[in-house]
Amino acid sequence: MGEQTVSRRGLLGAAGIGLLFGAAGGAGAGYAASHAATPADQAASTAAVPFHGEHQAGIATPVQDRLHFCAFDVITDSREALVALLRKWTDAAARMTAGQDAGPGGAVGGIPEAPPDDTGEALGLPPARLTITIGFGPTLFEKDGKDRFGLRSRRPAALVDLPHFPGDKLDPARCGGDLAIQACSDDPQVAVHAVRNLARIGFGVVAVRWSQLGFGKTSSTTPSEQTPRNLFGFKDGTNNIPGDDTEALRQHVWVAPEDGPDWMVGGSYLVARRIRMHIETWDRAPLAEQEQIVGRTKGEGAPLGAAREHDPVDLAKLPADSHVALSHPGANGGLRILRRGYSFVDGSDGLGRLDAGLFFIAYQRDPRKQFIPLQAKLSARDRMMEYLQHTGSGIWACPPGVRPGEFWGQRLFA
Ligand SMILES: C=CC1=C(C)c2cc3[nH]c(cc4nc(cc5[nH]c(cc1n2)c(C)c5CCC(=O)O)C(CCC(=O)O)=C4C)c(C)c3C=C
Ligand SMILES: [Fe+2]
Repeated sequence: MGEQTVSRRGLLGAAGIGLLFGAAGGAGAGYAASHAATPADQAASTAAVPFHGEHQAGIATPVQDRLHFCAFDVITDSREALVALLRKWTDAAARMTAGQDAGPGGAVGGIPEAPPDDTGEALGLPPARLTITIGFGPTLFEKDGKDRFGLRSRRPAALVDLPHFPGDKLDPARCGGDLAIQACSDDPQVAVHAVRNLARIGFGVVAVRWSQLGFGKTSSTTPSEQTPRNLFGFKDGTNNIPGDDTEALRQHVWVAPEDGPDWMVGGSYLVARRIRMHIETWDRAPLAEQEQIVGRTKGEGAPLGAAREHDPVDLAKLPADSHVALSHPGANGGLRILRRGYSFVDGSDGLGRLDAGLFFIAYQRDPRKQFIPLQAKLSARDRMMEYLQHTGSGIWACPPGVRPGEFWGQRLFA
């Protein structure tokens, strides 16, 4: 029955394309007209991204449209139970990213007396480029001075606790987590289904600590595509690390053998920051001032003093306190990070303001040399900070990719 369910999702993939894009006939027609996707685009956005490989998918993978990010606490003291869960999660993730149900019994094919092996809301939906990426937080290695799972000595030196940055207004309920799951897909329902099923499988071993939905990717790792815009209305991701630039990825994103520890080689460090953007205040700032704050033009996304988006940045032509002047590699000894953030709007705050912003995600080889010094500089000097408030935060070590038969983080537990 599992196989039948698999083929049902596979067969419905083609129909799913019609469903996804056919919906444009209603309220979305204006969108469809202005963003007319080619048949190749449509096929690409329903396709499966390989789960197995040297690196975890979801880092250098071209950024999908939607995010469901979830931080978990491990609620057992048993190392065996944790390892058993990682095995189950790896199997389920491999299945779901291929467009299959989370478990072999399927959503409707199992015995009627037992809860189904899948929650069912992705039945009929294609894989939609789902990627599921896992990270291990500092508290998995040691919490309150306790070596909970015999992992203390295996904690990477680079997995530091993030320091306090000026202007941080972090909500503890949106910070940290022993484990993080980043699910990205071109279909929000597919991303939510993935996290929901991992949480269901983890019942009794993990509990959801906090989660974040994201839309409208705010960073592109595919320079050939149109650069997306953030909620300030500016192109975001122009000068990001392209997902196919293997040399830049090697230099700035993947942990190298000389970095160690062994179990992290080929992995990367994930820093997430929930950054509230005071968009109502921003919307009252004059266009010229907005451009001075960012350091790029709003329409074209060109560096100030240049004409086209991808023209080189001339730091001398940018205000010294602009975001780009402060974050450009040329002003930071060549420092680069891979940005993979999403916009969010989590309702309103009761004061007539939207609780909106950027769920900033960055991958890097060593946060001590990349995110931390950069954010220390931005939080102290970036004029954009006047419009921002960091409300959530976390850091996780994302192990390398898995080979068939292995489980996520297997080398950590070896
Ligand atoms: C610590 C790192 C960064 C944080 C936090 C951050 C927040 C943040 N950024 C924008 C909007 C833009 N950022 C842009 C470029 C850019 N940002 C960072 C780093 C952080 N941003 C870097 C390294 C860069 C690249 C700079 C360069 O090489 O020129 C841009 C310009 C377009 C682009 O290149 O992507 C925008 C716009 C917001 C709104 C924000 C917090 C909410
Ligand atoms: Fe930025």
